[in-house]
Amino acid sequence: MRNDIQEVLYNAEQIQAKVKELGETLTRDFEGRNPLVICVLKGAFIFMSDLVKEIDVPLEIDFMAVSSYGQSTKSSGVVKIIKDLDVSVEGRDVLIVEDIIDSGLTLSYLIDVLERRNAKSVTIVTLFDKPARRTVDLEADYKGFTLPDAFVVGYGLDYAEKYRNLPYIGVLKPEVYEK
Ligand SMILES: O=P(O)(O)OC[C@H]1O[C@H](OP(=O)(O)OP(=O)(O)O)[C@H](O)[C@@H]1O
Ligand code: HPA
Ligand SMILES: [Mg+2]
Repeated sequence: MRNDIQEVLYNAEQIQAKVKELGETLTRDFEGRNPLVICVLKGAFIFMSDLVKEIDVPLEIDFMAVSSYGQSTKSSGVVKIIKDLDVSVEGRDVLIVEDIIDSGLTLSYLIDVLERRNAKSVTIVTLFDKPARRTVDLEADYKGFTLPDAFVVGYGLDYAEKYRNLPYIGVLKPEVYEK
């Protein structure tokens, strides 16, 4: 799999250090609020499991699966809910955990859904941000790393469902998806 990676952007150690830092900040900011922490599947599953271990306040977790990329490196523009939450967000302080914000379509859709369901507050934490590709005006409240305009994989992020298990984040060689 390493042969398909053009360049490693952040290694496992750098990612762990950043996750710890984000956890410390969130611990401070969510003290006494019992947030509902929502993992946006599938991409955010590794970040979610590492992050919640670093947030030292009582919290609850739930999962939502949404998809818009499918087998492509470009968003289809249509965000589909594959699995909805198990619990109500009404009156809750919600923390959305995302792996990456790229076009911003996934999150703008999710924020809209959660606000319509009367969440008390919606806060976003993303590990990776690719601002160059934004098509909607959206900023995370907390972010880890800013990435260049390239298709990346690893640490939960896939191309056609592969590479999620890489412990680092790297740029996928274009010849892998241009074949
Ligand atoms: O800002 P955007 O352009 O919307 O891109 C970001 C979203 O795209 C990816 O999900 P994907 O649809 O690939 O589903 P997956 O998490 O199951 O891979 C990623 O995990 C984010 O959720
Ligand atoms: O660069 C990316 N890689 C993997 N999945 C993604 N979803 C949005 N952008 C990306
Ligand atoms: Mg994907």
